[in-house]
Amino acid sequence: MSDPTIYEFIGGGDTLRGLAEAHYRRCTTDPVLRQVFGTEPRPEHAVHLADWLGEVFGGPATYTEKHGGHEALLLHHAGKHITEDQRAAFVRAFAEAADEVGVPGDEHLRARLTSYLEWGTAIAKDVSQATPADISSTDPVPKWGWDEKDSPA
Ligand code: HEM
Repeated sequence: MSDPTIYEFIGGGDTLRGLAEAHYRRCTTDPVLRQVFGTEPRPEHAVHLADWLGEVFGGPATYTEKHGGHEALLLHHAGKHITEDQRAAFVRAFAEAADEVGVPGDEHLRARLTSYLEWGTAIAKDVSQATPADISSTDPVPKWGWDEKDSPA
């Protein structure tokens, strides 16, 4: 049998949904994150975040099929002017959420989650300085595997 994907190892879509909900709760309550997320939760946020993460980590291509793929994700961040403090708080909130919902503590798994979060949030911060009109992408949703070589450049 081949090795499980990160998606399978973490516990599949149910775990990712719980993780996204625990993370998003912090986004609308943490004093730094709510500056950018506001305090009125939008329940679909966690659903879409879980679909994105599932696709990135080797699960079904739901974000591409239902939510507009890579370009749509970039556009969600356009014009948000994310600061370094907010970016770092987002990464921290993700690690806290992972502990809260019981994501396995396996070191390799946690290192791969952190490296994805650092990489992805740097891109989100970068595109957030641009306006929607400046953003276009035909790139597929990135894939994040177990090894450094399984990460986009
Ligand atoms: C790995 C990095 C990230 C991923 C995968 C991600 C994912 C997403 C997704 C899937 C959405 C769309 C939600 C929807 O359709 O309802 C979204 C929207 C948004 N993201 Fe991100 N995001 C990332 C980084 C960040 C960072 C660092 C910030 C700010 C600190 C941020 C702030 C926002 C805001 C303000 C929205 C729009 C409001 C909302 O949907 O509630 N994101 N993000």
